Amino acid sequence: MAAAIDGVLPEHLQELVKNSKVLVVGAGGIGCEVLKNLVLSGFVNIEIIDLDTIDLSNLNRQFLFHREHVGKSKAKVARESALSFNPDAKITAYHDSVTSTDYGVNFFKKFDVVLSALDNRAARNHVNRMCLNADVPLIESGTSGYNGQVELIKRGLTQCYECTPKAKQRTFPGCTIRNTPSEPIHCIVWAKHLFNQLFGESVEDEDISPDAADPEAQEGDAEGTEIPAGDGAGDGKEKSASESANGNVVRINTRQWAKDCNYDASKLFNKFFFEDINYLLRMSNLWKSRKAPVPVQWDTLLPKGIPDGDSLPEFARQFHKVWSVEECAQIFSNSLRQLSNDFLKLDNNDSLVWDKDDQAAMDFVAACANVRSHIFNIERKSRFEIKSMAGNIIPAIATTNAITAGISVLRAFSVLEGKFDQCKAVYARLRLNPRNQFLVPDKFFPEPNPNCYVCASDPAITLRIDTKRVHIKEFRDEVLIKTLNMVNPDVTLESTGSIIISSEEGETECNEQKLLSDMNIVDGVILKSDDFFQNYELSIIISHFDAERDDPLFEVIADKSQLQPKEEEEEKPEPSEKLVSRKRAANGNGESVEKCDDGPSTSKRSRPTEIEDDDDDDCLILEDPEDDVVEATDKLTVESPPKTATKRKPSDVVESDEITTILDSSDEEESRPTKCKRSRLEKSEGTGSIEIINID
Ligand SMILES: Nc1ncnc2c1ncn2[C@@H]1O[C@H](COP(=O)(O)OP(=O)(O)OP(=O)(O)O)[C@@H](O)[C@H]1O
Ligand SMILES: [Zn+2]
Repeated sequence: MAAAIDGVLPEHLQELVKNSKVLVVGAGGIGCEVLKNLVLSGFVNIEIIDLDTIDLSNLNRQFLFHREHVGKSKAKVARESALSFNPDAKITAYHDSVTSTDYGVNFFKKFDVVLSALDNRAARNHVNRMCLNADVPLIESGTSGYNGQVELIKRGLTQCYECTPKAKQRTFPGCTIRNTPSEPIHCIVWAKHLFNQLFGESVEDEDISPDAADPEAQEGDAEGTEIPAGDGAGDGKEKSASESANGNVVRINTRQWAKDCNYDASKLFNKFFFEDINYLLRMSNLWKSRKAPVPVQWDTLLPKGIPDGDSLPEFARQFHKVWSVEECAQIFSNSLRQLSNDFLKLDNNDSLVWDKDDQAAMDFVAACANVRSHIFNIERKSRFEIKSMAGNIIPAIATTNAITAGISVLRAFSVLEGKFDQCKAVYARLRLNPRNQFLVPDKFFPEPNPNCYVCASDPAITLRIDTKRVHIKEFRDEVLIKTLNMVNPDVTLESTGSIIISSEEGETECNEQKLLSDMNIVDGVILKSDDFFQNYELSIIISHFDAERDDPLFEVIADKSQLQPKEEEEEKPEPSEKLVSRKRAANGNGESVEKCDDGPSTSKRSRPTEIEDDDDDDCLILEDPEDDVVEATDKLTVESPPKTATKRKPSDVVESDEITTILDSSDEEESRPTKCKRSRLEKSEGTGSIEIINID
């Protein structure tokens, strides 16, 4: 406990540290380092929360964990390991999600400072709200590869985490994924969707079947090739016609069909890689200006079948090798067997969750993505490369985590001393600036956003929404919970006070399937939404629009002046205040995926695919204003943040305190300015060559 030794910290700080109570949220890469630093600095009252268990791939950088801890609670093991540095510390560990209602505002009020070390936006948003409500200073941190950042969030003094809009996730149109992939990532997304369709939580938007409603396939088809919507791929029109003749089309979903086939690798393989591709070929328009796909058939590929035996072939563990298509077919068969066994052991409504660290799940996606790439004449990738793309991995660098955690704890010292002016955001950079600095603090605290829908005094948003197509349930789940990050919202009509959504079970279920317009939620109506748990109230001003095919069904707009007539909207650049939009089905009626009796359907309307954002380190470092801001390292979840985003200038103030001094950049470094703003990390130079150092 170095810092408890007199003279290491000033006496008054030593006392403050000893008597304070701190919460660490997240016991991953940064969280472990933060906990270790806190204990070694003399903090004795610490609580730590993490919902996860230790994975083998964490061990290369989460040094409180060792091989024997794999599978155990991160928070609990972190506690045990940290106690070995100071057995007298009082560390309470929670193996739980910080968003659980057990950790309300009163829980947060216990702490003098909260240090968050999370990896996703939803949890960060939630902790932000709890700390604002409890009026506890929050030290928010994040890393991505060689970039890191730490910032203080304090009610009334700084911006909150939600003051600035976050970059949108990178989306791919549904037809690109289902019909016309042109990059490895399109095939990887498709393969992940296939996994979900067979074994995971089934999402309608993620249907992998060819999309007969693709406008490009329909328009101006001189040959007049008819693509029967809803036809089973590969079984052709005959089958469909005979079914139509007796008017008794039996439709089943892909999952059921695969189960009925007993997960026969050859049948599934032929379905996805031969019959469906042949079906796509019949959409001749698609192939007028692109190279047509070449279907592959199981028997042609593996005339001798799969070698007997359960053991994996040697190449299956060669993660850097680019497997041949034949090898992919073998891996497909092996992983399919493993996954179907696991799936069939589950209870009826349970499903598997895709995880990049699950061998069979990763093998399945790598094999399927590569076979599809081969079919579409796209470069195949090694399992290792596919894992990094599919898992949205940004290379995690232990030293960046350590530096970031170090700064977090230095900031905690300043907070305890009440020296908030010394807590401006700090950015760790990949390259030294001209003054040989790679830790660059902000010059000032950016003003809280007066339109912030979280920390403004009377938060309000305008919600542009198709009230004739969005149901109350979708409004609650997609808008209030997923987009606005509420946990358990209540909603009333402002004018009448009538309850639309109640957080009490059983009170408003009868409304769920109604359209907003059925409940008189139409243009101009104001809704009052309230999350008791987050102590958060929000006015929602409804602005109705008729969504066209492939339009997002809703859009949250922080500033009403952003609403423009349709024609103008097309001209103007993406406004920064458009916070989030989720694309939804054109028909939006929530119908389940329908299939023909001996093969899944081939016809789905085109929908965009949003790459999951499950591990999003929300950091952004903007480079020169002239530079295009590009997406996070090799992470696939974000688009360029809007150019209109506020940029901050680097500070030229050298902070005075000995302990917390982080030498600053200066304005003289015009050649390499560091204009910073929270949100996402840019693509760093050189990161393309970074090895992902996760242990497989
Ligand atoms: N809602 C939440 N409540 C509590 N802990 C959370 C919550 N969301 C995320 N976390 C934790 O935050 C930590 C973030 O750490 P980190 O970014 O190093 O992720 P990781 O899962 O350990 O690593 P990787 O994603 O690279 O495999 C994780 O341990 C994760 O379990
Ligand atoms: Zn705010």
